[in-house]
Amino acid sequence: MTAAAHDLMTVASLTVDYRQQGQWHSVIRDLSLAVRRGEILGLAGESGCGKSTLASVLLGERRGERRLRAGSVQFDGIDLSTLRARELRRLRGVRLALVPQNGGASLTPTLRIGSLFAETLRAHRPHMNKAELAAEARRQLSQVGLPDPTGALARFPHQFSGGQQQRIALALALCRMPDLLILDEPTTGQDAMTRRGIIDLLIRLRLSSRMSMLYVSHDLATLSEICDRIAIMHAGEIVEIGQMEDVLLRPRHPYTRALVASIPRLEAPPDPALLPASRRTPERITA
Ligand SMILES: Nc1ncnc2c1ncn2[C@@H]1O[C@H](COP(=O)(O)OP(=O)(O)OP(=O)(O)O)[C@@H](O)[C@H]1O
Ligand code: NI
Repeated sequence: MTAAAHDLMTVASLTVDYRQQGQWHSVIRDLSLAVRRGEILGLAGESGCGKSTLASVLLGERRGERRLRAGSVQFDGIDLSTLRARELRRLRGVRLALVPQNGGASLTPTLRIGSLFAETLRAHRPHMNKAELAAEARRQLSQVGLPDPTGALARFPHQFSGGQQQRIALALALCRMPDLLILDEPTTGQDAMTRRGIIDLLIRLRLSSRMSMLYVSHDLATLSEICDRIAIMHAGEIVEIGQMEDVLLRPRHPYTRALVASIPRLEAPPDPALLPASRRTPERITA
């Protein structure tokens, strides 16, 4: 297969600047990357290295304070910069979806959850009547572990916690069944059991639908559970990319080595000298 047949999204030599106080600063520099069809690609890197900026640019979002200084972003052979706003909206509504880092903020505050789903689902399941739309919305909400999905449909976004809003945003993105789903820190702020549920759901979806995903996180432990390949980003550049196991076992770049070394190893017993006195095993006193 040619590269184009393998790759759903291709980023070539991308440089992105933000304007601050009248000056342009590059936050992404000469970055190249491809998301292959059917894979989950992880994107890891420290806070501020440019992950969310890249996610937003991949979605074709245009902002006044930002410019693409060089390079290109292609989705399935289409250069996003050549699309009109309406064509981009259509692509985003159907084939390309993002669950933003602050997912709650992406939910229209004046619409009840039921209306948000009806609006999204109507474009994809035009034959569904009202009752069927509500049933599908409930199914999607329970998939992401939201309690009381029926009651949830009548509520507004602000009546949910941040973590719940994030899961509603995820459910809305999933019901479109996009070809490429970009997830920006989808499990940050979720408790351990909910996090597990979301990861299992994404793994199942990938197996059943061949949906491609770009999973952005600074948590290497989570990425190692779900990703086929991983890209390590540092100061606006990709410093390493490869199969998950290869990068974890044989990190080549010094930054990747430091990142891998920082994964907590639960199986290793903690050094007793480092534990607070209350958790140290008391010395056995023999009479
Ligand atoms: N609207 C903006 N205007 C100016 N600079 C910005 C803007 N948005 C982001 N930046 C800068 O761009 C850089 C990358 O930010 P970005 O949000 O992409 O990082 P990130 O890797 O997603 O971080 P985190 O892990 O904390 O979410 C940061 O230095 C940030 O200060
Ligand atoms: Ni971010």
